[in-house]
Amino acid sequence: MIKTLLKSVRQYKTQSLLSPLCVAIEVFIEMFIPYIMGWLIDNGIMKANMPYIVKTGSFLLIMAFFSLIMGALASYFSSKAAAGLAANLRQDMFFHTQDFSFENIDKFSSSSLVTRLTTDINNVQLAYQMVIRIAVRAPLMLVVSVIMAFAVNSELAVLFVILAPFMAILLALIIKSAFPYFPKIFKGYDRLNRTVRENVRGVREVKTYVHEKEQIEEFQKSSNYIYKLFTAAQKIMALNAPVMMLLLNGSMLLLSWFGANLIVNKSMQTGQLVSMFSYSNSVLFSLMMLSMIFTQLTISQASAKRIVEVIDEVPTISKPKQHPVTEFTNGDILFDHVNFKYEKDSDVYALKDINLHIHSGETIGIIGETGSGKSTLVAMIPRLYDSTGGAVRVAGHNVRSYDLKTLRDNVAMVLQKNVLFSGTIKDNLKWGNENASDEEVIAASKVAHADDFIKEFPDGYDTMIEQGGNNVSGGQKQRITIARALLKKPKVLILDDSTSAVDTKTEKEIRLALRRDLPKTTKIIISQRIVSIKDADRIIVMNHGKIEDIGTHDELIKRNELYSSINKFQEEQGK
Ligand SMILES: Nc1ncnc2c1ncn2[C@@H]1O[C@H](COP(=O)(O)OP(=O)(O)OP(=O)(O)O)[C@@H](O)[C@H]1O
Repeated sequence: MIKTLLKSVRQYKTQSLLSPLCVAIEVFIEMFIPYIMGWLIDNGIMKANMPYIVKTGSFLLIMAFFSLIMGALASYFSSKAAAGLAANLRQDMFFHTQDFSFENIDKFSSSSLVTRLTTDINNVQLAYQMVIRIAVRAPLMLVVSVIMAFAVNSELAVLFVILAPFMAILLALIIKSAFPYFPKIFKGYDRLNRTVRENVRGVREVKTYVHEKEQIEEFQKSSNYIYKLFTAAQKIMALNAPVMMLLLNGSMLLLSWFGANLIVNKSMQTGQLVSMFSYSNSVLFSLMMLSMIFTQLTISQASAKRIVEVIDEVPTISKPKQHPVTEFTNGDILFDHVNFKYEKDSDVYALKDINLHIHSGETIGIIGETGSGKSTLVAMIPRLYDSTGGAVRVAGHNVRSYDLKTLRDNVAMVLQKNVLFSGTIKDNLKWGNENASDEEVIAASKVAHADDFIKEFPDGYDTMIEQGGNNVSGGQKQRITIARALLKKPKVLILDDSTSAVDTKTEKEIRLALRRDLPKTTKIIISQRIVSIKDADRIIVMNHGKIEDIGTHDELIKRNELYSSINKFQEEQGK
């Protein structure tokens, strides 16, 4: 895990090394100060030796100044290195998720990915800053102050050595009992994120269904869950400070008692006892710092694990390692005994033994009940998912042998749930082809019957799209996404229920325009409405993951019970 995280340090290696170096110098100087202070008291103040006081005092001032500079430098280097590591991690994670297949994304869920990219990375940033500064400072300070204490008076210094292991054991016990809470807390964050995201995205549904109360309850549930777990963990963690203070104040008391005896017996001088108090404080501080580090590291360990899970996730779909096919000659598609299941370990197949040949330039309609596998079938073509059995071939090549960009540039898919991004309408359309000229953008919009309504907006093609496309209607959004797909000039165009919000007249015009303007493009249209597909060259009837029938509208009406019953029902409903 640590190895994976450290790979992201990259250009911040120098700062990551300079920070502990400055800390080490700072600690050594700092730890010499009480020792020299002892000399100042015993040889200067006690003997009223003014020149000695001035000389040693000036030396102490210079030391304190250097220690201060080293401390400031360490702080600067550590924060720069930690912020840099966080930026690199964020970038590595984000770039890696861009290679994720739908299967990878299904595994993590988008809200969990957001928590990992934000909260988890912040935790690791904090932990790294601690590791390269305080985690060096604390143990070094502990060791050096114990050594210096032995140099001052070994009899008294033994006290430090006896008490330290007790504290270490107590600390370990406290942290061990708090640790199990943290992975649960982060799962809670995922849930909270999901609730907030769904609420914001689905604000219209929430209002329409008057679901505000339920949403508030769901939010409170998630929020309280985190609160309870945090409180439980903090209750345990809070024991750290009092337990340590008790032990260390006890040791101060013992130090005073034994120190006073040694002074009375003339085995130690007053200045030396003052130094010992100082070292005892340093031991106290370093142990407190250690407990703080352990707390933060405990929290961050859970976060680091979640980050590494994403970075180490192997994309299930990647381009072929050797000689990928970079030419896409035509839209001929062959499904050869294709099987597919979403869960590798389950027995439930979303597609069962699909055999199908679609000729280049053909228009294919797909109909079937909800969940019959229509979307899954077409998702195999641009490799949104890879089949779990059999093969899908396009233009004679297995889809797995294509360079992914070539494949997806030539297979345009307008999804059921389409999203527009922040920016102008033109920016969104140019997702299809960033080099498209204004004329090409307008031509594609005309085919998708989007040009008319776009021109009616005061800013036309420069109209800003608000979050996800909330300021355009459902049907307008669908037409923009169709135009976006057309700009790719694809050899295969898949419309997955993507005209459901468009009125039937406009939809028919779009279909006619597609036929007229893209004669060579293979067009696959999934729809719940028979009117949307009845003039297709062939229609596929899907049923429970299987192709039940293929034929023209007239053929299917005559021979397919499911098709004719859907047709009859829709005619009665006037759809
Ligand atoms: N990401 C997924 N993870 C797990 N199962 C899924 C996933 N997507 C779809 N399924 C399941 O696979 C089956 C086929 O789904 P698919 O979306 O292909 O059906 P569909 O015919 O397109 O339905 P609809 O008309 O409602 O869009 C369904 O049982 C569905 O529950």
